Amino acid sequence: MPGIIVEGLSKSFQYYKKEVGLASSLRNLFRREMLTKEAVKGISFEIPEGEIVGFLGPNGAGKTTTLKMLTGILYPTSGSASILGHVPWERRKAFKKQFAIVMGQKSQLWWDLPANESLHLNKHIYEVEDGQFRRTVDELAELLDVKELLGVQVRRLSLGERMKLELIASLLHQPRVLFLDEPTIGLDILSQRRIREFLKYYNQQQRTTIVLTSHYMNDIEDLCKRTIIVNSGRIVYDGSLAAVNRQLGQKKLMKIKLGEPVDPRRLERFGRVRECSGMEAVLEVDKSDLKERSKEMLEHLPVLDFTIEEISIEEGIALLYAKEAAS
Ligand SMILES: Nc1ncnc2c1ncn2[C@@H]1O[C@H](COP(=O)(O)OP(=O)(O)OP(=O)(O)O)[C@@H](O)[C@H]1O
Repeated sequence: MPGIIVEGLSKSFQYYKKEVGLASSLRNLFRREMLTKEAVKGISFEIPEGEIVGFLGPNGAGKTTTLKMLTGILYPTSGSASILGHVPWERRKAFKKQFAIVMGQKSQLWWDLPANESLHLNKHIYEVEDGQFRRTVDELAELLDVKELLGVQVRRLSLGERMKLELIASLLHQPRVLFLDEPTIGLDILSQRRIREFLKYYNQQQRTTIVLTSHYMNDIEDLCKRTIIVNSGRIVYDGSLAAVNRQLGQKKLMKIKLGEPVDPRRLERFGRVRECSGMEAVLEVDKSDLKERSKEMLEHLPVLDFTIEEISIEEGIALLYAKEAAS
């Protein structure tokens, strides 16, 4: 049975145009221009219970707006959504007990109090009975290795420690659907890995449906078999990450520093020339040709230095999007 059903969901924001300068501000007092931003444009998908789905997309693609609609924080402009049979924006108590949202950029813990206090507050809000509260806190604090930190004022915790406690606070009532908006943002690699391991374990144990947005490809690769990619408010891809990886992995970027200016035409035989400005150039090279091309380039060009880089997620997504649009 699908845990989440979304059909034709859209959200437009209306706001007034703000102009710079005193004269424009005064003019705005009398005549304000209304603008509309279509953040989400009729997206549809279904997620079966227990699945972990990655929600990927460049900045401003509409990920957070979608999550906000699915958790009832925002009303949609049109379309429908059902989370375990509930309409999120009706904000019924029964729905609130079924889901949780964790935002990496926003804290639900009281800053000046120890996390323990916030956990007790959530216990009351979600009407969690004493036994379940104790068992859940003990188990999760042990798993996340934060037992000693429950009594520490939240403002004194590191970002990674705080995120672990945020997760405990959001899982106290054992939600069946968990929305995570950039849960690992700003964390070091080790902390990111700990959070991912925890989420994987928790999903296997509890069969909680998880929708995760992240800019870190590792998060998505490690946790999600299925990825929904949004771009400019539309779904441009829904499927396994393997295809995205193939798209990203086939090519590499070669960034070259030259000892003297070179005609871009001389670079073309080594790969597709993306940029060439005086003494620097960026070439797109097939992964399979990389070794050969590097060797030839060092032999035939006045290369001072070069680096080989992966194509960024954003770009991979854009490439994929261009392919989808063309097919
Ligand atoms: N309250 C608002 N009023 C006007 N425009 C908004 C509002 N909230 C979001 N937007 C716009 O809607 C678009 C989608 O924003 P959203 O936050 O959903 O993107 P996102 O995919 O989560 O991006 P990011 O990865 O940067 O967090 C953006 O262009 C944003 O500026």
